[in-house]
Amino acid sequence: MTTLVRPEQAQAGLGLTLERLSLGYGGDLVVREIDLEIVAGEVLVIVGASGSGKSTLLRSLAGLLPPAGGRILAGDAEITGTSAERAMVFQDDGLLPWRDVRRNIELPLRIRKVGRRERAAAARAWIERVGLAGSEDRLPRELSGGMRQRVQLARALVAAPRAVLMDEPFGALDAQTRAQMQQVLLDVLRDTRATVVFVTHDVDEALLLADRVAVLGGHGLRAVLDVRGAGDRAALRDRILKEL
Ligand SMILES: Nc1ncnc2c1ncn2[C@@H]1O[C@H](COP(=O)(O)OP(=O)(O)OP(=O)(O)O)[C@@H](O)[C@H]1O
Repeated sequence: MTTLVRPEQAQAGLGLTLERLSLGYGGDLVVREIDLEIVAGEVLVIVGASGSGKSTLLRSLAGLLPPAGGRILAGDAEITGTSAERAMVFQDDGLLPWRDVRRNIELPLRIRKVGRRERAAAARAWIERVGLAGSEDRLPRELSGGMRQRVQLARALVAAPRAVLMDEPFGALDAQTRAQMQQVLLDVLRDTRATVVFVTHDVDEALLLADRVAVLGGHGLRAVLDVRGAGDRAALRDRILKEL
């Protein structure tokens, strides 16, 4: 298997298909019979009130929560567990505290047994790409929240996943750092062809990042709205707020 690891060597995005998907915990359904086609290479942002099931849906896309009904396809294959093709980014960073920036970013490649030189070259490229040059030898506790999210982003993308699942990754950041990170993400996504599913509470963040916005609520999808094609952003924003 060839591992494509440089920022410019992105793999084609993964289409994700939700078919009559029901999700829940111990018999209580959070979402019921959702149908949704997430197009390869798009940025789909999921918004919804607290408790509407955004994280639950993302966990099922990651393969961490089996459906209570229906199924999810990744390409043509049903999702039955986690896969390196689908990388997850959380709000809490989950970095290994005893490993420096470079070694945290190299981790997915080490797991895949990519050779030392190739790992180092890929990590270097990503450290540069997310604006962490000069901080590669620092430990997570020596970084700001925004820097830790940069490390997470690089770590998620270094092994060229075909889908990236992001659960409120900037939710804990102050407004200025959050705006910076949104820009970093937009810049990085320009070079990748990965499909992105991004969960947020923030409608403005959704409108900035999304190709489409899916509004979750009432155990289902209230609306799926095209952002890129929409002429009137203010009207779209009002529509989303009304659906929430
Ligand atoms: N591990 C779990 N066990 C039982 N119930 C859970 C579990 N995780 C979530 N739930 C319940 O499922 C529902 C949806 O939770 P989920 O975290 O997916 O919502 P959310 O839209 O992501 O919320 P928030 O915006 O507050 O993060 C909630 O009622 C929650 O209490």
